[in-house]
Amino acid sequence: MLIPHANLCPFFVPTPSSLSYEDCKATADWLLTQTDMRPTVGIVCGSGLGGLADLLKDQVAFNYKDIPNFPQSTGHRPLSDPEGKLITLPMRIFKLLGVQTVVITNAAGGLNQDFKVGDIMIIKDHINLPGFAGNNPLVGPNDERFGVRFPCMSDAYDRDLQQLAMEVGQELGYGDFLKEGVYCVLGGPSFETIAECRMLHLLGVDAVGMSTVHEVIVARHCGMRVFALSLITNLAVTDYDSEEKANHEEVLQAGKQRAEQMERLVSSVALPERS
Ligand SMILES: O=P(O)(O)O[C@H]1O[C@H](CO)[C@@H](O)[C@H]1O
Ligand code: HPA
Repeated sequence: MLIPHANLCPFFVPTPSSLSYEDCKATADWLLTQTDMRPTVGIVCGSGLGGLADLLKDQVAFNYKDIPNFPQSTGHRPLSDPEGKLITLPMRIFKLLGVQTVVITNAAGGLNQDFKVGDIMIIKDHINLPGFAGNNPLVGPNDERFGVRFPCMSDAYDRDLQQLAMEVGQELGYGDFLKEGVYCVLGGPSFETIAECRMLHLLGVDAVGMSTVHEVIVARHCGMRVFALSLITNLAVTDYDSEEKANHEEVLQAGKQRAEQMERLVSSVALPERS
């Protein structure tokens, strides 16, 4: 199953009713009545990377508005918007549909000085910076039917899939632009200041974005394997003499230029029978 992703909306407190097992089960059961397909891989498409959907044969598509309880994808929401609490709901629905592996792609700003625009970074770990201030999608009552109260995150990104992606990437001739690194999520929607970029660089962050991490936490909480890629769409500005200014058009443009290779890598790792 493949969906576009929503962005992180900080400072929400999930309530039992908004993310309840029963709500998720009702949605998953509804989807299962609409198709005979039984997905084992869930793919979340980042900004400018929706073309992944075209790779799928025998598609069955649903409008979000037709799926019971499903959050609408409207991009960034303001910090105070209570609807933001629903961004991770699709992970739990994936789980209840039988999905075992979640693949997440995103666009991100490069902080690693060796990165170039167009590099694809295999995410090996993340920093949930908003989490330091209590913004974690698992805040609130825990339903053990999804997972434990205190899930481990030291193995958040599946190492076998990372290794496979490196090998497949080499075979596909991606050696020059396939990297690995640490992704840091910020709340957005504003891009970072120069001082913030410098701080993130000092912290060992390789790429910065505004998504993915909450989905990863919820996916791992309920026991799915996670593989994630960042497309480096711009280089984060760390120099006060630089004239560069991050903007979303540039992000989408870079996405288009590398989308095909990104899609091929995802399909070779997650859907090998289709590539
Ligand atoms: O949506 P993803 O792919 O993460 O893309 C990134 O690009 C957008 C900013 O241009 C933000 O949404 C940021 O998170
Ligand atoms: N910062 C945050 N999010 C992003 C960036 C960035 O530079 N590029 C793409 N998404």
